[in-house]
Amino acid sequence: MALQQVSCNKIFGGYQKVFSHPSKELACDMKFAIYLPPESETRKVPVLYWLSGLTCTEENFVIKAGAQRYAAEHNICIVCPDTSPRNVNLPGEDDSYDFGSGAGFYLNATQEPWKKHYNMYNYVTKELIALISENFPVVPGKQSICGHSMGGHGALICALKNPGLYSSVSAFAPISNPINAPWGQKAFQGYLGSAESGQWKEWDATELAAVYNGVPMELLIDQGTEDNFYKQKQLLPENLVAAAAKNDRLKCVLQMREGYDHSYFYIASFIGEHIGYHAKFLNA
Ligand SMILES: N[C@@H](CCC(=O)N[C@@H](CSC=O)C(=O)NCC(=O)O)C(=O)O
Repeated sequence: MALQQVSCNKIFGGYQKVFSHPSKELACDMKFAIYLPPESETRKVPVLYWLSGLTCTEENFVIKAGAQRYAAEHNICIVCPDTSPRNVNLPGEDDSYDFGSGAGFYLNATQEPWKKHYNMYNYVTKELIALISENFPVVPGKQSICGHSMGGHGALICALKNPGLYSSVSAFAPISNPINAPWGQKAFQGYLGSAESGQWKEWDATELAAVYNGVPMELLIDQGTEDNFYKQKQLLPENLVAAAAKNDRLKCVLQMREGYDHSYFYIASFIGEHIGYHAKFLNA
């Protein structure tokens, strides 16, 4: 697989790099960012996958979250993919911020014309993991996942649909129950067809938590109280907490953060805690 380095910057003793590559799952070229901590020069390190939210590329997290300091401290590699296929010439792909480009929702589309390219779930859980372990000094199979908003939901469904694949999972302000929220309903209608198709529940974290039957798992959810999208009921974390409470294989911890909004100022305030949390599992 042809990996092309787009950029490389030294930061906190490690390297923040961006690569592009042709993706089989998405049938287009994709970019991802990767932070390689100092110790990755001499040994293999574990990986934290970060999934960003609506409108993001691989760049937002890298330049705004301030994660590299903590990744260097804990010697964890962080991989951040773009949030959708790009430039695939589908009608309407760039028309709105919450569907199409920048809004892949980390699922596998089943509807025309999206299904040829919009397979972010397969990309994140299969192709990217294989690509990273084949090309970088990482411990195969030692990975966790985290994300924000649409990407927080992506992290949750990747973990809930693949028991044991990730050592830990956490989410900042995730869209926790998309089938009951306007963002999710619009995206699922477009990518999966009508609610009556019966496919929506397979891609909804709250529905997946209700039927989860894998190894015991903790879901760490973070939420700002002054997040407008939370107030507008786009996020609905309480629904996920309620579903997980009825499933004795899941423990869902919801951390409310007084006064914080939905932005990267909020993420930057708590990313150190989340990386520390994942490091306990990844470096165990
Ligand atoms: N454009 C919209 C909302 C866009 C927005 O807030 N995007 C968030 C993620 S929201 C859920 O997935 C984001 O991360 N933006 C990028 C950033 O760098 O802040 C609007 O303006 O209302």
